[in-house]
Amino acid sequence: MEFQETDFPGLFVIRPKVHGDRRGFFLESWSRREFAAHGVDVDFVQDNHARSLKAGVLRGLHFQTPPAAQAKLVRVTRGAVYDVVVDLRVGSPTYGRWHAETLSDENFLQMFVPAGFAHAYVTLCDEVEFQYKVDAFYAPGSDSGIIWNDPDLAITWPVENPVLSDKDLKLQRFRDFVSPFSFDPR
Ligand SMILES: Cc1cn([C@H]2C[C@H](O)[C@@H](COP(=O)(O)OP(=O)(O)O[C@H]3O[C@@H](C)C(=O)[C@@H](O)[C@H]3O)O2)c(=O)[nH]c1=O
Repeated sequence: MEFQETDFPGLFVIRPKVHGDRRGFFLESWSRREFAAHGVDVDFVQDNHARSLKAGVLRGLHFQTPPAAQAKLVRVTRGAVYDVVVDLRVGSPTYGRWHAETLSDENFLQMFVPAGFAHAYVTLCDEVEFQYKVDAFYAPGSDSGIIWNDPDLAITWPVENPVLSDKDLKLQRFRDFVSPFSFDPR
C-alpha cells in the first residue's frame, strides 16, 4: 500500500499493492496496521456499496454533521468515477478548497477522506460500483450537503448535466452553510 498525503491535511490517496497472476489479482483494500503506520487511526463501523447505472450520475456533495461526522475510505470496484472532496474544517489551511481524483477499477486508487469534508462523485461510464468504509453509523438526522455546482466552490466537473437525486437537487449553497467542523492540527 502506498500512501500519498495531498496538500489537504489528513487527506490521503492510497494505491494498494496489486498481486496479479494468471488467475486475476489479489489486493488488500484496507489494513488497520498500514493505516496506523501512516498516522491514520480509524475505527470503521459500516461498509457501503452503491451502484450507478449510467455515466453522469452525480452523488453529493454529502457529509454527516457532528457527532455523526464520518471519515471515509472510498474506492471503485467497477468502472470509473471523478471523486471530489471539499474541506469544511474551519481553520484548515485548505478550508473551502476542493480536491479531485479519478478512481477506477483499472487504477485501483482509493481516497481516505477525514471527517470534516464534503464528498461527491460523478460516474464516468455506465454500471459503476462504488464501495466505501465509514467510521460512524448512518444518521439520517445528521445528513447534510452542499449543492454540486456551487458557484463559490467552483468545482470543475467532467459533465454538464448530471443525473441527481431529488434530495441533491435541493442542497444548500456553500455561502449559506455554517460549518460545525473545526481543524485539528495534530
Ligand atoms: C448513506 C446511507 C443511505 N442509506 C439509505 C437512505 C436512502 O434511502 C438510500 C440512498 O441514500 P442517498 O441518496 O443518501 O445515497 P447516496 O447519494 O449514494 O449517498 C452517499 O453519497 C456519497 C457521495 C457519500 O459520500 C456517502 O456518504 C453518502 O452520502 O439509502 C442508508 O440506509 N444508509 C446509509 O449509510
